[in-house]
Amino acid sequence: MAVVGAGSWGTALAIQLARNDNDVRLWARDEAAIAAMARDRENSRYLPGCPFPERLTPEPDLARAVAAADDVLVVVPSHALRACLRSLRDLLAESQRVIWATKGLEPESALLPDRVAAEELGAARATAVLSGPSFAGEVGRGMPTAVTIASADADFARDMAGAFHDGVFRVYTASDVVGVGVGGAVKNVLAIAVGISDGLGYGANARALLITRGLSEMMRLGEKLGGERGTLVGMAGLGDLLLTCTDDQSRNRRMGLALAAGHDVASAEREIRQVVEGVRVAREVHRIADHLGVEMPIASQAYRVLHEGVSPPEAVRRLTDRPFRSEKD
Ligand SMILES: NC(=O)C1=CN([C@@H]2O[C@H](COP(=O)(O)OP(=O)(O)OC[C@H]3O[C@@H](n4cnc5c(N)ncnc54)[C@H](OP(=O)(O)O)[C@@H]3O)[C@@H](O)[C@H]2O)C=CC1
Ligand SMILES: O=C(CO)COP(=O)(O)O
Repeated sequence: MAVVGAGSWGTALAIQLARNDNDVRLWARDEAAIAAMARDRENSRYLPGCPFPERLTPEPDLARAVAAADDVLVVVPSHALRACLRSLRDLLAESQRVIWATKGLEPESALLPDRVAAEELGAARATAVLSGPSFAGEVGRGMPTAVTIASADADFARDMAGAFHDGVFRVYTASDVVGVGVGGAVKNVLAIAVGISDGLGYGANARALLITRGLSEMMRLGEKLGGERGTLVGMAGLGDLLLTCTDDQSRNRRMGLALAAGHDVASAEREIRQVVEGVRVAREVHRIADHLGVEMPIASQAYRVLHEGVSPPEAVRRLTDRPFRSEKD
């Protein structure tokens, strides 16, 4: 397996694959970082304290990494996905399949990763997505975790599940690539909203409100785009929403906490030093919800705080100040 992208999540997944007796080449664009990983046998920048298993080889040359692999796992932020797939296109043999663990929407187009992959790799290439409630640090340390791998190609989903699955890292297979993609994208934005509310000290009742009504927003958008309800209340939807909204390991939640404390987006990103997908994705969720006429008030208020300068307390006031309605709507 080749793992393309050696941030925290790419590194954790590479470790899991190698632990599970797969030969893994881990590539990053930063050659000095790859050299340091080869020397230290850990990724001290993105995933410190998680030693590399023997079968994991840091690889500075993308073509060599791909040539040595059966299949390719892409783990870069959503804004880099298209460029990354494009650079892979000419390196891939016909038989090689591509799975990604990216959670987001493409900037400007608001496309889900599967649409970007179809455009860059062609509709005939077998592809899959890995998603679900899974902090990299916990996976890196070998703590119990479950994810979903979805693909229109059932054999590919099963093969990937077999490569990852062991007694601690469980994999559920699925075919609903759209539902899994929407869950992974929207939960980032909702975690920022919950971080804001918690940071303002609004308490447990407000948190439960935001998560539950946030799930309704995720489901409305997911179903509109063709995803299935069952997926959205499964690991890659509700599961990841709960994880990301409630634990401070989440960079998106921490962004919300920082905004509530009066920091601006740029300074909070500098402090976090890793990708905070929800910042860009909020703009795309807002754009697509608006375009499709899907009501997503919580995600919209997160967008307004992030990109339109609305203050966190004012955003919460706008949410709570809405008229009563049927819970089914
Ligand atoms: N961390 C986690 O717990 C989880 C993350 N994810 C998802 O995985 C994806 C990757 O996030 P994560 O690993 O956490 O991010 P990190 O911030 O930990 O690392 C980002 C990585 O992406 C690389 N990168 C950034 N831009 C590009 C580019 N243009 N081309 C190639 N590589 C690039 C960075 O390289 P450089 O250092 O050179 O900038 C770095 O290696 C995101 O979509 C995230 O939502 C999903 C589940 C869990
Ligand atoms: O996707 C994740 C866990 O499933 C990681 O969440 P954050 O990107 O908010 O850290």
